[in-house]
Amino acid sequence: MTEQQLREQMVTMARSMFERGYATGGAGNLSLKLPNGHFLATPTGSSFGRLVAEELSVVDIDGNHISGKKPSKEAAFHLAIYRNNPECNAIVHLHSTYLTALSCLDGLDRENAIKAFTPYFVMRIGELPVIPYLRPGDPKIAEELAQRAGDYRAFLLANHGPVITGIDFEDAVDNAEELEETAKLAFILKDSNIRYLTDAEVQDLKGRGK
Ligand SMILES: O=C(O)[C@@H](O)C(=O)COP(=O)(O)O
Ligand SMILES: [Zn+2]
Repeated sequence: MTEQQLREQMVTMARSMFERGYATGGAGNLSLKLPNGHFLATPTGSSFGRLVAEELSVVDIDGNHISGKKPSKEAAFHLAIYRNNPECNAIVHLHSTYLTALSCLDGLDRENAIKAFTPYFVMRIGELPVIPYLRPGDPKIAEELAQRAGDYRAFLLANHGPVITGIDFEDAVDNAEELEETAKLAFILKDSNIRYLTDAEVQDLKGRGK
């Protein structure tokens, strides 16, 4: 895809996420890798419902602002993931309702906040490690994510929300939607006797891809 097509894809899919309630107000941020090696990111403070293709921010891998509006205050953590995971070409950060609710629970398993109970969660995400609470924009979020970026497709920032990666922007958005729905199911099922997938069932799924 050309840079212009990628800009339009980000605007269109962000608006769709906004209209379906995955993002509200100015919360969340998005990025993707451009063909020239720079990164397209949402401007700080922008609403997913009102992005403008020409105004999107462009940064280089070192975080230098190349063009467009001032980039997201989380651009550094997006770049830390790209630096440490060559398969990642797009990132979605949301404050979506169920994942953010999950991120506020005490006593989460730091290695994996959602124990698998459906195949598609395993196929698209696998595990969801928890990053200890840091204030939004804290450069230490980038350090924490850099250490785990090569091993996981998504992360849960404690008391904040999810960070989801993809091989392209569509993939990252699909992964984000799947993860949010899985968190919703986890809350719906919280008082039920869940049959979790066995370790053997999880391993079998991991070998098969999406
Ligand atoms: O939670 C925050 O403040 C940020 O992580 C966020 O979601 C929005 O920040 P900007 O991307 O700078 O608008
Ligand atoms: Zn945030």
